[in-house]
Amino acid sequence: MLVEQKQPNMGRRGLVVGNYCHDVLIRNDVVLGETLGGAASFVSNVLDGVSIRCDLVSKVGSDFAYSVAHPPIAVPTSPTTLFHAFFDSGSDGEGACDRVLKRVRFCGAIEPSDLPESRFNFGMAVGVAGEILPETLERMLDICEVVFVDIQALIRVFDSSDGTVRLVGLKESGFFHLLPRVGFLKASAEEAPYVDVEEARKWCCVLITNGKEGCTLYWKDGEMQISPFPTVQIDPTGAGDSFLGGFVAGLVQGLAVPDAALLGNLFGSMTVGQIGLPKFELRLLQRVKDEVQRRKMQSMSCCEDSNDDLKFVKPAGHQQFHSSLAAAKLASTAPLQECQWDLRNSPPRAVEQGIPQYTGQQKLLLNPVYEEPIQSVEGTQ
Ligand SMILES: Nc1ncnc2c1ncn2[C@@H]1O[C@H](COP(=O)(O)OP(=O)(O)OP(=O)(O)O)[C@@H](O)[C@H]1O
Ligand SMILES: O[C@H]1[C@H](O)[C@@H](O)[C@H](O)[C@@H](O)[C@H]1O
Repeated sequence: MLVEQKQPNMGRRGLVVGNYCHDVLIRNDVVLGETLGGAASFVSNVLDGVSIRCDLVSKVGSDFAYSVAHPPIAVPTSPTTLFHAFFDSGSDGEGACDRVLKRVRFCGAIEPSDLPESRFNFGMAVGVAGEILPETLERMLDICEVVFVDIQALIRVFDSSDGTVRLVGLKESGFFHLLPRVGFLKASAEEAPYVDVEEARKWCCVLITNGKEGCTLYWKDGEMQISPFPTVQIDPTGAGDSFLGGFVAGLVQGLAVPDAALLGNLFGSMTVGQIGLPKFELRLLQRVKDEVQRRKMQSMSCCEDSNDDLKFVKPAGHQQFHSSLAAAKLASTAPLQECQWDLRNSPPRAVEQGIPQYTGQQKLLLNPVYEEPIQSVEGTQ
């Protein structure tokens, strides 16, 4: 049976599920930095930024190195999940390549009993290291009206000797039977072949993100390309997570799906312009909130006759909304985050792992992608 594919009328109470982790960024065998990671941290960073309240369920070990707005469950007997992300250059002839991820430590699964008893307007299943179990997702589907799933939570498997991340098809993942109850499924272009988009779109809305190209929405009887926001890419980590945070924030605030996807693209683009977890300037966030409110009022006044069906036509004024968000981003006074990192004070966890640590001053450009209009990285220092 096909689910009704409706524009969700979402309330504001959300549940985000996925472990925080430690990320070690490595280029050409040298550690460039260590940051707070995990999709839950990127997602909640966006939701907090636009003042959408959420409960967050995440597990870490007693070695967890960061202070966070949403305290995790501390597991005294486990280490915090740790990823090494390898950005070795040159694989595509232009200096850019996909990163190779290794799960070096794993904190453990989030069980259904770790979730709150209460009910939520929306849920986000955003695991990174296999911590979300089928029964955990099932429980989320029971207690949340709409559930957004990042496919990386479902299809990652980890090499038993060195933790290298591999992907398996959604059908083999143990989660496929839950698809008809999922509201939105997000995958990157790299993950898309493991989803079977043609099958998945019969059951839920599928969002495929494609880096600097923006994203595409697939619904049972339509698809739509959503424009990106040109950016100088410094570090691709967390772009997809921030995209999902922005998309959900748009829907929660009453935007139509294509407009919410623009907000996703905006937050994705702002994330790749910074290293690790992005800092959003307060003035920029306020302007984005104002633009969203304006857009919502405009859509309400021009679409009074619309029913709730998700329409695969861009709502009137969509392009103008893109321009307004782009202008808000450009007007931000925040400089591109410092690309020259003095990492001499970085924590020693990577050294423990036997990887030489970066000690000099050198530009940090992880998997860089240059786009026009180019703001010279030199010029930002
Ligand atoms: N270089 C870029 N320029 C502009 N926007 C970008 C760029 N890279 C990513 N984005 C935005 O962020 C979104 C998500 O990016 P991407 O498709 O790379 O996700 P991802 O591979 O899931 O990322 P990650 O796994 O690192 O979180 C894109 O759909 C786009 O809107
Ligand atoms: O912090 C990052 C980020 O959340 C990425 O989206 C995820 O793919 C990585 O595994 C994680 O280490």
